[in-house]
Amino acid sequence: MRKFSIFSNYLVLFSILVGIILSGGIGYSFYQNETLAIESDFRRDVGDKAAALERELLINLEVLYAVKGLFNSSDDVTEGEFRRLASSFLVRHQNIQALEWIPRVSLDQREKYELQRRLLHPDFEFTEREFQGSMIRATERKEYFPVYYVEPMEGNEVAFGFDLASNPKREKILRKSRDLDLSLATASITLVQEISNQKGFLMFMPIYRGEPNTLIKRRDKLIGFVLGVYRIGDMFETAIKYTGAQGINLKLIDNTGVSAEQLYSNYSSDQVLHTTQFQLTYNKPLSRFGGRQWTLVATPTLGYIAERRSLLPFISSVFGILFVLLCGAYTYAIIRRSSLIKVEVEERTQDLNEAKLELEELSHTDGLTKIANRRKFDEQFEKEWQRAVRSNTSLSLIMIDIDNFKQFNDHYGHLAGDQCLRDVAKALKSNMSRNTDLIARYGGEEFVILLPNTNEPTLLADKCRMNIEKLHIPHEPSSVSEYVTISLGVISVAPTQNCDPFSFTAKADKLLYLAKDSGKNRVCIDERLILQKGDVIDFKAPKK
Ligand SMILES: Nc1nc2c(ncn2[C@@H]2O[C@H](COP(=O)(O)OP(=O)(O)OP(=O)(O)O)[C@@H](O)[C@H]2O)c(=O)[nH]1
Repeated sequence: MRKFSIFSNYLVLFSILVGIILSGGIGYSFYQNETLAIESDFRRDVGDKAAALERELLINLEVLYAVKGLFNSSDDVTEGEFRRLASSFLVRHQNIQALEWIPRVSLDQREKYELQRRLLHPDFEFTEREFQGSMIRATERKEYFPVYYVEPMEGNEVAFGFDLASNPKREKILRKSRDLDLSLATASITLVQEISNQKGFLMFMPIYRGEPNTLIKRRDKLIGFVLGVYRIGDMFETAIKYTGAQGINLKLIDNTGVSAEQLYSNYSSDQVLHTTQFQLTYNKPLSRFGGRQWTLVATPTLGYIAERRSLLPFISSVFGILFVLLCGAYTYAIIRRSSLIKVEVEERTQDLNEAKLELEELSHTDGLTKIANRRKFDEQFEKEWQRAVRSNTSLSLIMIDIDNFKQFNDHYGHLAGDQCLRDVAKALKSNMSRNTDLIARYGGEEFVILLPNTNEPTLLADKCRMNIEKLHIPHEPSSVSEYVTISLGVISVAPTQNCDPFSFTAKADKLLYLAKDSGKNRVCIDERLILQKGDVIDFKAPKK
């Protein structure tokens, strides 16, 4: 029972543990699914921002095409025409810092070009940067690519007249643009004239006479380049300003060269450590632009993640665990209650058994003398009879009756009679030494002693008789003795199947009455005791 209860408790505990682990697992799985959904949302948001940036780049590139159109439509575009067109675009495209016209000028044409610009700008000349960094008059070379028109002039005075062919990097990109008939962008440059010191890039668009379709023709027909100076930061901010998702840290990286270069970032590096989720960092390459490969590196902030997290994983785990605990507690209560009921039932069954035994004992006990009663004797006699038959052993019976008991009652009263019966019963019982022997009150003032497998029942009978007399219970009216005496009939048998137990007790009774008739205070026996098995011998002569 106790073992079962411990096993049940462990089973409940185990089930609770499994339930808690499962609830945690369900919560974790919700969390994982949510993370995947957030990741997918995040990539889509970054994709939107990348598309917006690509769109912004293309819109700004269109400006160069418009300026190119001007030079294609006329062989002699004046500074005024250029400035009018350029300034109208610059008003609408704030991300363009400057628009420039870079003509191709041979050494022979240099003077003519310089003179022409000096009409309006007296100090104009083709310049280049010397080693120390200061601007000097451009040295002689076969071909010049000077900044000839620039809009706005304000802030770009240093660039005005600067020969791009004097800078090897610029010259290289110019030649490549010319040869491929491609708009090409430079690597990032620092726009020193900008307050924010933001980075920018130059975009060159080649302009030819006619429509040359071979490399040689392109080299021959090149007139010059339209140049745009773009502010990367402004362009970036304009592009992503109207995209929905907030809370994403973005970096624009130029991966064109061997080493990556950061062009722009919308956050400072010291704020990133505690606020971002690095494991979700996503690199989104943009379409190639001006021969350059830019990549948008995006990392979500904690705020971005928190906005998209729900309480579902937490709630499902907590409710799951609470549910499991409640079920466990309920099951434990039921098991405990049932075990308590079982204990109670067992206790009550034990009490009932004890009460039953007590009742049985009572139903087999004589109320007055507290020795076995007639019912007990009848049951015991039947059992011992059967046993004697089976084991082929003897069974003896002593029938006892108090002499002249009516007179005792009449003389001393019924209460004294009762006490006499108790004393006699006690004295008779004291003669019994074996557990298998039984003394019972047979009825009224009659007693019976059942002796299984006893050799000398007569000796015991006579001992009983003497012991009662020795009690010296006064019996004045008795005609036999001055004390209470008893008469006894003794009979023995080794019963067989054919023997009749009722005739056996009847004969014992008969022997008792023969003892009475012979003068009382004596034992009557059958002198031929147990001569033959299965034979009950009739009384022949009383004996004192
Ligand atoms: N006090 C008392 N008397 C009882 C009880 N049972 C039977 N008796 C009395 O025992 C007496 C038996 O009387 P009888 O059957 O005439 O026998 P007797 O007087 O003993 O005469 P003999 O048997 O010939 O010696 C009756 O008076 C019963 O009332 C009992 O429980 N208590």
